[in-house]
Amino acid sequence: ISTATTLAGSNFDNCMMNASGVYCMDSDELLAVENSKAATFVTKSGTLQPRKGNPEPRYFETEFGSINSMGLPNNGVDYYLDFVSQDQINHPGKTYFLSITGFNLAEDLELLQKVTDSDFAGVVELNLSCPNVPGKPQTGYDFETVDAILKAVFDVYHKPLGVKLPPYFDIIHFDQMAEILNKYPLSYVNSINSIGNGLYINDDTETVVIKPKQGFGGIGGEYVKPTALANVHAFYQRLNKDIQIIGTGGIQTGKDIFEHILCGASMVQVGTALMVEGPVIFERLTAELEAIMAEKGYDNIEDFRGKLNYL
Ligand SMILES: CC(C)(C)CCc1c(C(=O)O)[nH]c(=O)[nH]c1=O
Repeated sequence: ISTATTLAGSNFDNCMMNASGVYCMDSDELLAVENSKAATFVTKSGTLQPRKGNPEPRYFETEFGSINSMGLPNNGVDYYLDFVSQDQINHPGKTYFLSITGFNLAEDLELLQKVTDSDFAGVVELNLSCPNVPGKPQTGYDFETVDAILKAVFDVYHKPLGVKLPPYFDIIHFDQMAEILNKYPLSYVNSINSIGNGLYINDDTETVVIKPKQGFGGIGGEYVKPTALANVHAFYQRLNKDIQIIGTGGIQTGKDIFEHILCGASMVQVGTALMVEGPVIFERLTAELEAIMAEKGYDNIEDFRGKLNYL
């Protein structure tokens, strides 16, 4: 039995990695994922300059998941480019993911120029949940801007690149986004980012649990799995087959990974559960997924990927 996968033209020993933002802020965290059973890692979204992010508390674990309004704290894209370029030397032939986000199109292009000028040989993940001009929704919900960004990006960048998408909740939005995405030579789309602007309350103190944005923050964990599976499958149904899918959202067990793959995912990313359990989680997830595959008689993930049945 193998949980190996191929994504963005690279082969991976298995189909699991961290989600950007979790266990990927600095070299210690990235090495912890590297030395775990995860197939690879993605960095925290790097910006042109390092950022401190929002005041704490900015992350809170709830019974069924998490809420966060981190505010994009990161060491800056140069830090991650330096780290991965060195890591590539220590692990020849291994493919890593570098997440980036600009605050406008010019910044996105400047970030990509830095990647082009570096020794980075992996896959770029462009975070489209990034903020947009004030007064407009996040980029992923501004379809014309997504189109303009992808056109400009693929005019200048010609190596493997995928986009991290926020969740969509309307079938017409799946249709409209897929129509845009299908125009570009994307390696993959990664669905979903956290469900934006949720609210979690401490009833004893009658208070929110995170400081930024009056307690509003992105929701992750068990809460988001049905939305994550729907976004993975909706894009699997609509995207041309050379745009692969990374499934992110609500993964806690091998069963959750099995469901993401059944919906069409070629790789999965673990966020909240990795935050809770640490990188050792990848050993448990591997064993659980392999047990399910053995029980069902599947040798590899292609035996069941995307093969969700309808009634
Ligand atoms: C939400 C943004 C700060 C605009 C982007 C970074 C980000 C954050 C964050 O750094 O607050 N949290 C998430 O759950 N997803 C994200 O993509």
